[in-house]
Amino acid sequence: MAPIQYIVEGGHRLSGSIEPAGNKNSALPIIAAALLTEHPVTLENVPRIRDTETLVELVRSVGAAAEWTARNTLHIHAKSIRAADLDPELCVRIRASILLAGPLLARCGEVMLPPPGGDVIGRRRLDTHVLALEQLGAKVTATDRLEFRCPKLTGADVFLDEPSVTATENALVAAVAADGVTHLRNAASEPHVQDLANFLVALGAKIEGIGTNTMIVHGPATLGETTYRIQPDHIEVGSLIGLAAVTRSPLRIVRAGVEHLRSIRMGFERLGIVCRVEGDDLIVPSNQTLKIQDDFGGHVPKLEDQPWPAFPADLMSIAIVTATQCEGVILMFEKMFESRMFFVDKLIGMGARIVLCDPHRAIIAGPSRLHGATLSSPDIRAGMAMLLAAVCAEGTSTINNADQIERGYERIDERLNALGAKIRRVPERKG
Ligand SMILES: CC(=O)N[C@H]1[C@@H](OP(=O)(O)OP(=O)(O)OC[C@H]2O[C@@H](n3ccc(=O)[nH]c3=O)[C@H](O)[C@@H]2O)O[C@H](CO)[C@@H](O)[C@@H]1O
Ligand SMILES: C=C(OP(=O)(O)O)C(=O)O
Repeated sequence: MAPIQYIVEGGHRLSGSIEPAGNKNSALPIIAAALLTEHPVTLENVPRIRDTETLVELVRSVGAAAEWTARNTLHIHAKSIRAADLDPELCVRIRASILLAGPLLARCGEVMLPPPGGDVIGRRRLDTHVLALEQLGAKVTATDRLEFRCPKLTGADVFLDEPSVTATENALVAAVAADGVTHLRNAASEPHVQDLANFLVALGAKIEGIGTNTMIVHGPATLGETTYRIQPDHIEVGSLIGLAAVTRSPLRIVRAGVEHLRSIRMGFERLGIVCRVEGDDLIVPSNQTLKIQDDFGGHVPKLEDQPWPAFPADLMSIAIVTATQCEGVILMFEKMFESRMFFVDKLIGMGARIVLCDPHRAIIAGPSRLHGATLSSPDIRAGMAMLLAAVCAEGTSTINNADQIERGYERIDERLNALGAKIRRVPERKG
């Protein structure tokens, strides 16, 4: 498939309503967890993006039937599955291939996983996955692939060495099938972890403490069939708040899932962007002060990411671009990934005033007028951040490697064009 390029004419005001897609990082573990039951599962509001399409191919490769019955509705029936050798080429395309470990181990007693892929945003350890599944009884061998074997998973008191999102998800799925009670401590509690837990409950699992850092799972569950709707993507909502702010546009984000937006709204408020809630819609008015809020005493403020419920790592790139359009100085501290901030050199090339202090910290002084440039998307979120920069810049920008953006955002060109953006999606031209 030819790589995709976006040609963006900047400087247009946007307006209107937009609905966020279903949460990519919910859909992925839920599609994988559908392998846990031999009964049919229907998933609604599944984002139709490259990552979900790839995982669907992997799910089919182990013998499950998986069919899109509408654009965003996926029917999966894992009546009988086999722990096939998974295709390394498919596994390396997505981080989420690691999410097959829990369900396949539970259903087949073994799984051989080639290395997962995903965004190249720093070192991405798998140690927490191994630690958790070992405590539930698995024997793990690591060669050029990870091999998990366990004829019978057994409940345990598991303390994760860090609240890893996907490791919590693997452990949760395995615990549902395990014999006895599992305590999952220092667990991640992101909205997508909650979504997975609620899906498992809909299947028949018994899980206490959903949304907290200790979940108690009473296994083994007798699982049935279910129809489940994936929750809205809070990271996409945050990206849209940034988009509205940098283009000074009024946007209504409908069915935004407002109960999960508290820390995100607080982060944007630090940049002088205040949103309003109406029912489950989030309104971003156009008359924002865009004035960075100093700490008490006039000290330079800081926006940092942390595990949920704090400001999410996946919104740091968006927040950085947004801050370039705000008045004042702020320190952005990306604690989790050490390569996520390197894209700021492209923003500097567009006219932004940013000092990259080290791989984790950048100081942004705004506002600055951005001008169009040729860019290349290194990962989903930096790519989306570049799209925001291009939409608010003077002149035309070209974003190469836009496939990366499309790993996470469904039909983003069409959906932003419907609001008044001018994005042309074309096959990438070399040179
Ligand atoms: C498919 C999927 O769901 N991907 C998400 C998932 O990836 P993933 O599950 O791979 O990310 P993890 O939660 O395991 O950890 C992310 C990174 O943060 C570090 N870390 C983690 C916890 C902590 O308290 N301190 C710390 O420094 C880890 O060492 C790792 O380098 O969660 C990440 C963190 O929200 C998101 O960026 C990814 O979009
Ligand atoms: C880092 C991300 O995804 P993945 O973990 O799938 O690479 C992301 O969604 O920003």
